[in-house]
Amino acid sequence: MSLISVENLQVRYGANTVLRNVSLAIEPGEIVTIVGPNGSGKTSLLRAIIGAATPAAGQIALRPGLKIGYVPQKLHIDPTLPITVERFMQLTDRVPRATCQAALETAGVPGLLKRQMSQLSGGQFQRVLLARALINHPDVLLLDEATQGLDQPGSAAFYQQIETVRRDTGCAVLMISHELHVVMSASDRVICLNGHVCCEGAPEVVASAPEYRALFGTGTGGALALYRHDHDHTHGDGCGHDHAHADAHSKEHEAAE
Ligand SMILES: Nc1ncnc2c1ncn2[C@@H]1O[C@H](COP(=O)(O)OP(=O)(O)OP(=O)(O)O)[C@@H](O)[C@H]1O
Repeated sequence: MSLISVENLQVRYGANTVLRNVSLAIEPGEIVTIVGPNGSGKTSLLRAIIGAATPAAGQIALRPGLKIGYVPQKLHIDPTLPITVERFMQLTDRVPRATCQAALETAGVPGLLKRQMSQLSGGQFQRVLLARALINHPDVLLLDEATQGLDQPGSAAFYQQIETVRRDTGCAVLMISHELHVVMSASDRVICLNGHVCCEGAPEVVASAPEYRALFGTGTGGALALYRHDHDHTHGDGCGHDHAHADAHSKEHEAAE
């Protein structure tokens, strides 16, 4: 059984339908990245999976007993509040120090236990959030733009750590990212969301296709092309979204003509 199975999900806020007919499954140990423009429903999808948003239609099935670790975009802590990393990690669950230390080691920041939260760099702070999510040995980690505010090397290092965590713990990862070119190599599969699933694919398979490389190069635009684009859907879907990958589509069409 899949860890997470989403079938024809629809999410609405009042009259505003932000997700429709979204189906996907997350299998044990895989890293899946969701990309999509602002307002395309990425966070709403994660919120529905953790039960914080109610589906208007469709189903979400979690494997019985599934443990989810959630890493938020950012978390504001009053800088005048004195709180150590250890204490912060124990706020919701009074876990032993050794457990905190082990989670920090898995997150790649073993030396931070006694540091003040207010003294951490952005990258260290996000690793602590990652460590906190790892405490209960989750089967799947959900990351909602966990590298927002980090520079590109910081983001790349964070995603490398995610791969290390997956290797060391075997957990699956479902993450949202805007930095397609940074996160691409750390992903087994990419899902492009824009109110619906526009396209999805394994980056390494598509990356080996010479026509894609010739068309899009290897920069951000190239990364955008590293999907299998399914053309069995129309974009006049009434969801009211702009389509960030329209450019890639149109270039693809030009080349085909
Ligand atoms: N609690 C809410 N109530 C009403 N509308 C909401 C709520 N949360 C999100 N929305 C709307 O739903 C749409 C999708 O938002 P969502 O945050 O899921 O998108 P996103 O792809 O994660 O965006 P971003 O990349 O900007 O974080 C947006 O138009 C947003 O304004």
